[in-house]
Amino acid sequence: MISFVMNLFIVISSDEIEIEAFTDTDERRSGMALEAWLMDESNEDQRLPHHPSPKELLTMDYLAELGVLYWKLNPENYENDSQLSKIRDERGYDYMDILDLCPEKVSNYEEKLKNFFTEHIHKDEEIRYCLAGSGYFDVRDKDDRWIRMWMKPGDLIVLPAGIYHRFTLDTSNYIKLMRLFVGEPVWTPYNRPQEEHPVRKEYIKSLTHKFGESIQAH
Ligand SMILES: CSCCC(=O)C(=O)O
Ligand SMILES: [Fe+2]
Ligand code: NI
Repeated sequence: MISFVMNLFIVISSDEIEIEAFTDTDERRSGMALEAWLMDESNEDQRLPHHPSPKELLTMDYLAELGVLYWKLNPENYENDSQLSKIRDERGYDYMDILDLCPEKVSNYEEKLKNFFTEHIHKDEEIRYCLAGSGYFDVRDKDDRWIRMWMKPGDLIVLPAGIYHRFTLDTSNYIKLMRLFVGEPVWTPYNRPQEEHPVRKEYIKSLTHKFGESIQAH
């Protein structure tokens, strides 16, 4: 049964308090949402969660405002999944490969992990679908704070071109990711700072215009 009971949810960050309303049927309560939070500022191991205290999760709307897209799919069924096919068709993701991130299967494993955790942008979307294991994708929000997204099996995210981001394994030390792309893949990272990069400028413009307008129109 669908319930429309409203709850108040308080998101506390370092310099402001935002109060958001959500319903009992909110996706995060049924385990259908991605867990995401504002990272604390500590210099501890990157593979630790870096939850601020108290632990508060961000909404999918918060991520959507940054241009981050999210789907929850069935990872058991990725070879024959009509939902995945539909997303790929609609968004033109004709390229696909699978990255099994373990030292035995990846050349220059340590170096790759180090590069993944170096803040960067791309000229294109970064599309990742977690099939097994888990890990953290961090993106910068509008106030340049790190948002940590915990990817688990079934989580598919699209990071828009031009968003600053990085990736790290968590303490499980293993993730299997599907990588999708439109056409021939280009994985080139452009490390921060990239304020003059046209793709970065375009992204910033989309934040103030496209996403901003849709928020105002809501
Ligand atoms: C392991 S995929 C995530 C790392 C990344 O940002 C990239 O590949 O560009
Ligand atoms: Fe990247
Ligand atoms: Ni609404």
